Amino acid sequence: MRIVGLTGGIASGKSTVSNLFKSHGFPVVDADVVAREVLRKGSGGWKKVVAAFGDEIVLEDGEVNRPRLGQIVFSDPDKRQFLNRLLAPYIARGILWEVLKLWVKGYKVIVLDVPLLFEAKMDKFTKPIIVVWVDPDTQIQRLLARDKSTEEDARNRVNAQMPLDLKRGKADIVIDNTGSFDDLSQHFQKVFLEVSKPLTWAEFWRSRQGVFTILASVTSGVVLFIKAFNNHTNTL
Ligand SMILES: CC(C)(COP(=O)(O)OP(=O)(O)OC[C@H]1O[C@@H](n2cnc3c(N)ncnc32)[C@H](O)[C@@H]1O)[C@@H](O)C(=O)NCCC(=O)NCCS
Ligand SMILES: Nc1ncnc2c1ncn2[C@@H]1O[C@H](COP(=O)(O)OP(=O)(O)OP(=O)(O)O)[C@@H](O)[C@H]1O
Repeated sequence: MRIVGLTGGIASGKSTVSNLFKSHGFPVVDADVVAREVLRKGSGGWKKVVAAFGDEIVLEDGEVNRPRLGQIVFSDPDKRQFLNRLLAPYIARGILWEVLKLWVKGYKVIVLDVPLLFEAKMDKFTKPIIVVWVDPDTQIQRLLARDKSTEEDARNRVNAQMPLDLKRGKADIVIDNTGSFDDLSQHFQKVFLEVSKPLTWAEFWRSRQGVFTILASVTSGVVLFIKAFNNHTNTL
């Protein structure tokens, strides 16, 4: 199995590239979707965050007021790191669970779309690592156009992440998304061919996917054994 890491900066085009992967039949685990799930009313993440940030970030229906929490954490690095620490275990578990479900379904290539792949040190488990890059002006313009936020808000969000040029330096594959959608689509075709190739043994072990695969194999082996054993004893 190959776990491809897809990352970049906010509004650099990760979801757009994710959609291209999906339209080519590759499943994508989206960390933003997982992060939303772990903050749903009543979940473990929700309880921790509401206890820590108080009623100020809760809507009338009990859900978290995401724009309000965003304003708080993106303008205060300490509060953001605090929120990250609260949610990180839930997000990591959610991502692992989604990967396992796809692995059990027999998918050979899974794409992990994680904005904070390097920051959360999840890059160790993915190969290759694709960074979707744009120049800073284009990034801000696209962010403003998409979120209709203020320029201050947009800059706070960009500054909350590892600089995109630093991420670019850590990539196996860089997708420069400064051009048009057509340019992106053409570049993607080349990346897709590259990613579809099986991993070499050396890449497999170096990316620690070997450890993950053995763990997943042992776990599913034990589950199958227990099921078979139960069926056997039921028929006696
Ligand atoms: C603060 C929250 C409630 C704001 O929600 P909102 O709906 O406005 O934004 P959304 O979740 O769609 O995120 C948009 C983008 O912001 C960036 N971002 C989100 N969280 C963070 C963070 N903690 N640090 C830096 N950038 C972040 C990502 O690029 C993401 O794609 C939300 O972002 C959140 O719960 N963040 C903490 C969880 C997390 O780390 N998510 C990233 C998944 S790895
Ligand atoms: N090549 C392009 N040309 C013009 N607009 C683009 C291009 N690529 C992406 N966009 C637009 O830029 C915005 C940001 O793209 P996208 O949502 O894919 O970024 P993202 O990296 O997933 O963002 P986030 O980190 O917030 O999840 C979207 O409105 C998208 O339609």
